[in-house]
Amino acid sequence: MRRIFKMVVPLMGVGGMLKYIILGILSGGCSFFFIKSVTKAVGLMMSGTFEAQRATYAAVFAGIIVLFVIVRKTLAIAIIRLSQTLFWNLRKEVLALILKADYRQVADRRVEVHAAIVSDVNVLTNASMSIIEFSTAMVLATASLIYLASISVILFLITLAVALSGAFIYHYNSRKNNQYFENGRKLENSFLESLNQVLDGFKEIYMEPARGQYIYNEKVSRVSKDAWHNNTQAFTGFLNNQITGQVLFYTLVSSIVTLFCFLLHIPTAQTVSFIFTLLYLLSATETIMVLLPGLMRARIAGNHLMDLRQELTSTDLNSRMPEKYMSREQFEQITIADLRYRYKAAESGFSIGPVNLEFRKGETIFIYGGNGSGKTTFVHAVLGLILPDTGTIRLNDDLVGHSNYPEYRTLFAVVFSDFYLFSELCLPDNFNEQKWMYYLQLFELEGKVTLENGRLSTTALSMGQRKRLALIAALLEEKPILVIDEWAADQDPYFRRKFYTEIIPLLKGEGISIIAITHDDRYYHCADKLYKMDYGHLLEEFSPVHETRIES
Ligand SMILES: Nc1ncnc2c1ncn2[C@@H]1O[C@H](COP(=O)(O)OP(=O)(O)OP(=O)(O)O)[C@@H](O)[C@H]1O
Repeated sequence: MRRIFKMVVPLMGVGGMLKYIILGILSGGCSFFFIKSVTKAVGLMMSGTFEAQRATYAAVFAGIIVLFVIVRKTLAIAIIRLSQTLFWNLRKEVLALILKADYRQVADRRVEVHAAIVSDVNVLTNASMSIIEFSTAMVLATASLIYLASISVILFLITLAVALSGAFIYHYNSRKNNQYFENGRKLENSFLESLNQVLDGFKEIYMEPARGQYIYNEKVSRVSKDAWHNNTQAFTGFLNNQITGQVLFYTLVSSIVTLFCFLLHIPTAQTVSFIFTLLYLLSATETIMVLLPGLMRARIAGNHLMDLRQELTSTDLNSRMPEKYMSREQFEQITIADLRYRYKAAESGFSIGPVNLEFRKGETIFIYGGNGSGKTTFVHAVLGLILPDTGTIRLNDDLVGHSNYPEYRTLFAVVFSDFYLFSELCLPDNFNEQKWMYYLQLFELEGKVTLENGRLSTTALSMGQRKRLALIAALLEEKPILVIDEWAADQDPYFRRKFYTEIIPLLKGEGISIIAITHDDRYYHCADKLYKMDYGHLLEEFSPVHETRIES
């Protein structure tokens, strides 16, 4: 619970929190004074002295009701606002954390992030809505207990003993119930993983329904069965607790009525007041019991959110906004020395390095190599997406390290092989429309797409066209270095030729340095330097003079 408070308090501030606590106490206090007044009135009726105080009591009841309405309404509105603030702030916070997190931290946690936003935030928000009822019931229960002590100490001690045994049974059982909820929450991740598979691979499933059937039968059905079992067990456990509590209370009330008040010679008026208050205590306890499962789930959801927050911020690699951008003129060279990177043991264990490379301004280098030889991994390390285990990267004369990675990454405009085409372009301040028109013509996309206020009119194009558009978007960023990963793989032979033989020289003319991963051996001669990635080792093939091949 402490972790949830840590999450909620900053949203409300300590002052806000105090206000809610006071309002909660007032709300519980109103209920308690109402009970106390009714009990007293009944006592007076029994002693035949109520008539004289009827008007006073009417005024007291009216006062309590008015106060109750004001307090409850204020508290309800405050809680509705709080839960909405909690809901949106938590969602925003998860997104903000992702935007700041290290690349690998997020790449490895897609499902957890999804579960946090669609499940944990909702569970927490729903639980926060029940805070009023819970706190009111807690105040009422505590006040009723104190009042019971003032009516009869001995009956109070008996009640306390019963309440404590109930609390002990509850505590004993709830560990098991919470474990069931915890299992249910873990299964939520598996469910979302299947959901993502179905949505991402829907085309393939549509073509081969057996694939969908497999996911449904073997994964979704199994997960839903397990989750059903775990959640049902947990709720049943809480229900059993609730029934046990009720049975204890009913037994207590019956024992007081039929046994203790006679054995202990307690006056009838006191017994009546005691039982009245006890019944209110029972209703407060029931409310607490009903709300507890939701609060327990909220605790688990809160823990998951806190864990995710911790994981996303656990390294000092987390990002910040770059403070400055390097221009094409300022970029001189990148020098990579003895760079090594190994995917961690739990993954493939594949490693690259030691890699040495000097990449100078205006150069175009091509990297080729067999599938899985490490080209993309190496380029990711050059881009600063993954950080080398050992070795150095220097930009001009400066060592690239944790302190300047955000600035370093801004050197590159990238079209990944699994690129994502954003409909909003990231345009520099000096963006000029002519440039867009020029590239549109160069990449033969006129009439296909327009740009309005930095937004593309459409991204619904063919794969080859989308790749051309992604490259235009990258070029418009005006970065010193363009990095492309198998960009031409989806282009037709005509455009592939145009790309290597016309467009690349034009881009070089604009002062753009280029790193390209490519399998197009017909055009290797278009590079200034050609490298082969061979099982994690980068070998230079020719430099700088090379043969010229003509496409047959
Ligand atoms: N996210 C990852 N986690 C663990 N291992 C990975 C990961 N990505 C790649 N690998 C491993 O690294 C090796 C190199 O992958 P990489 O993507 O760099 O190859 P590539 O040369 O770009 O291949 P391709 O030409 O097929 O794109 C792979 O054989 C794989 O075993």
